[in-house]
Amino acid sequence: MALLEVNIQQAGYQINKKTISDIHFSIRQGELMGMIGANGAGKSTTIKAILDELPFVEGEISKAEGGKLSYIPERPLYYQELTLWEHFEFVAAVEELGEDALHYAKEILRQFRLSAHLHKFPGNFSKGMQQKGMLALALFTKPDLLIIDEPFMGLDPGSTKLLLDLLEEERSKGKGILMCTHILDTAQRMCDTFIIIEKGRMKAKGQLDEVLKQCGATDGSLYSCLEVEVEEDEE
Ligand SMILES: Nc1ncnc2c1ncn2[C@@H]1O[C@H](COP(=O)(O)OP(=O)(O)OP(=O)(O)O)[C@@H](O)[C@H]1O
Repeated sequence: MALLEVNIQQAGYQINKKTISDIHFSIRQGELMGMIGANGAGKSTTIKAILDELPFVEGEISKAEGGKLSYIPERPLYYQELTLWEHFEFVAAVEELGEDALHYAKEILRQFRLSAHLHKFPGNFSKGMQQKGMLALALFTKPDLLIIDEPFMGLDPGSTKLLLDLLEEERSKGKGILMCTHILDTAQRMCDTFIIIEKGRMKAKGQLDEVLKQCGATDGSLYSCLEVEVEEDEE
């Protein structure tokens, strides 16, 4: 059964003004889908439509009943007045997660090598540490479906490897993952399926060979699925 079913006819930031259109896909248990597209193609807008954060959506987006979704934004968002650990306590309270969850949180934070920073304010962390903190917070709620916008941004090689391993582990537990990324080599290696967005529309979707075929990419690389746009100089 699909964890997420997306059928967007059109959607955007103003009523009746479409930024994206004709985007249809679903994510099943244990599926890692890469969402690929140039800057401004409409990836984040698609995610906003899924998260019900757009004023205008025509179509239908449905989640599996009882399915828990966790979203990790491209830019980390923290409460200024809370330490990292207080963020975990806050989420645990809001989601009614209980004492066991806080043990699990400590384990994730240890894996991410953030244990020494529990009582510091994440707003002062380095970019990579902030990103890892967000990931740890998202995994902590044990979601069925993870939506991640540019997860590798700012991560050092060790943390990138850790994230790849963690995503693999989550996938093997049957989680569905939708990941937006510009790191195409990694996406190509690890994703089960892809959706290519171009100028607000879905250009291709499916497994790598299907997507490459739909894009007419003959060199076997996702890079050729993206149109290179040259911005004209203003006269
Ligand atoms: N809050 C907003 N209000 C109005 N238009 C927006 C808003 N955010 C994005 N857009 C527009 O929507 C279009 C798609 O942008 P979107 O952020 O979805 O692209 P993206 O594929 O996520 O790009 P990137 O790879 O740069 O993150 C762009 O033309 C952008 O200017």
